[in-house]
Amino acid sequence: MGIFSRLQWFFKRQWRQYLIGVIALILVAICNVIPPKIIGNVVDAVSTNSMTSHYLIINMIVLFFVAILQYLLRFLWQKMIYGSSYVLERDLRSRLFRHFMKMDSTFYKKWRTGDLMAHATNDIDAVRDVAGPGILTFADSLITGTSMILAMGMFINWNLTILAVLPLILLAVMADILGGKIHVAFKKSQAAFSSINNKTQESVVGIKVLKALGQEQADEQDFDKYVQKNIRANKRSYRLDAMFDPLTTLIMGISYTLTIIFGGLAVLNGRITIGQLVSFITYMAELMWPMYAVGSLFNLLERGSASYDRISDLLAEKSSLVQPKNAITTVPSGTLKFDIDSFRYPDDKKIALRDVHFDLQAGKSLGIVGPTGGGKSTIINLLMRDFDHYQGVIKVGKNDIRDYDLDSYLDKIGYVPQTNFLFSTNVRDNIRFADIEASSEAVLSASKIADLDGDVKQMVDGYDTQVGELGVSLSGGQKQRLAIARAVLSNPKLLILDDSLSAVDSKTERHIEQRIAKNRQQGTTIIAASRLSSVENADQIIVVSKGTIVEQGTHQELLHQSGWYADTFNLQAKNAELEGRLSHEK
Ligand SMILES: Nc1ncnc2c1ncn2[C@@H]1O[C@H](COP(=O)(O)OP(=O)(O)OP(=O)(O)O)[C@@H](O)[C@H]1O
Repeated sequence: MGIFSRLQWFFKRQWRQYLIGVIALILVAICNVIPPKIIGNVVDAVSTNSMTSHYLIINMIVLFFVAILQYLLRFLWQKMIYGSSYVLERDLRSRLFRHFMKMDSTFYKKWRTGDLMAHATNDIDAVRDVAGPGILTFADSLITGTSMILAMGMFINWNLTILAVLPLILLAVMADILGGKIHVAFKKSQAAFSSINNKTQESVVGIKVLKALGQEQADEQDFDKYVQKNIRANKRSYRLDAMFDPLTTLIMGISYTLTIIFGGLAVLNGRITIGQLVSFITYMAELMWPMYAVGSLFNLLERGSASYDRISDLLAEKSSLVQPKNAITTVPSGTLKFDIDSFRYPDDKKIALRDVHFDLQAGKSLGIVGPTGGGKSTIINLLMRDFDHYQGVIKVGKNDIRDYDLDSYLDKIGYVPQTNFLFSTNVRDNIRFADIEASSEAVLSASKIADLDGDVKQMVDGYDTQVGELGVSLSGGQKQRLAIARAVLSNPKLLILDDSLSAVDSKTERHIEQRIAKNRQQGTTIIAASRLSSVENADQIIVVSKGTIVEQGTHQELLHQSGWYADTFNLQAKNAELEGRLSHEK
């Protein structure tokens, strides 16, 4: 029952709808009292030989109108109560989705996609059922139960009524004992469902790798283990739940037996008529449904409560990103000052960046290179505000980037990550994703800068070609160039390319970079790359190794320093020359 008070905020908001729904339920319950009474009257009229056709017709007309009224009232409560439960579902879904949108990388490291999907689907459905069928069953069984008991006492006999409902106390005791256990069992069952979701998602996404490594069978066995775990958890919750219904039947059986024995004696003693006994037994039959409903109500409430716990845990997670109260919404194009004394990833002991300091004037370009795992992407992660907790400061213009409104700040950046993400729509909409109103000319121009236009023209449907989920129908190089076209479309103040041309050949890469440079004379560009030829033309290059800057300068200056940059550049140039010669010989 605790779940009702935890959902109070919602019931308060929708109190009118629930009030109308409950009033309709009360009226239905009052209507329910009438038919047994009429049946009893008719039986008494027959047994006392006082039945007339007029009396019978009147009673039948009353029954008919009661049935029509009940139909209308049932429609009303369904609309009010179920309708409200869908409002709760809509609210929770959008709250959760907005929460997902706000959260940072740490949150997504902690929660797996399958978990989040389970929360957004199964758990929300379970909570909705509390606000719909839950409230209905609760109110209906309470109202029907009370009205039937009152009718039995007032119209027939209070002593007999007390005797008949006494065994119901057992049901309340049992509900109390089983309630807590069912709650725990449902939590486990829902956690097991989340694990299955995670497993399925991972296997489906990684299906190519699984097949290539011949791991399908092993993965199937692994999956079966998850299913078994889920079945075990479900079995336990259903076993506990199944203890309810037989108990209800047993208790109702005891009530009937007591009624027949003591009701029969009361008829023999002349304390009630035979018609009243028939009415009494009909009222008891009406009590059956509320009794059974108590069983399913507990199931529903405990499931909903366990799901609400899980959703609340998720909503309670706070993003570590700092969003000041008076966040600055206008982001000027000024010098980028990157002054990081030290940064470590959350929950990681190792320092990822130490003493990384550089300035980048607006309109200039910066190349970030260095050995793998050196810290290139980490610098970009901080610029992208994936993490706000570090020692030092990053400024754009005069302000710390943490003082800007996050959306306004990110809006000024065009970012192409190492692993790009394409949406399952056509090429055009993928390019103009950030600005769906962008004209076809703008899309075409961005596509030309990214050297994608030629490829798209070869496709059957051109810019209307569907790229499939995650862009499966495109080559690696096409995906990268599409991601670049998307980033340059809005001509951002800051363009960041994180090793985003690794899948295209160096000649094409050079073409793309030249076009980007030509089209972005006002904009600032940062290119992180493994291939040093990618940053050759940058105004400034930093070499990052073991989380710190080890060399810094222009291409020519770095070649003269005879360090990692010069060695690697010469090595890569020799390799490129060799590759060029080999492809010539072919
Ligand atoms: N989310 C993370 N949580 C913890 N550690 C991380 C995370 N991302 C990166 N690291 C660690 O930080 C260090 C720097 O990684 P980073 O990705 O910045 O290197 P990189 O120079 O971009 O490498 P590459 O050239 O291979 O892409 C590595 O030791 C890496 O393991």
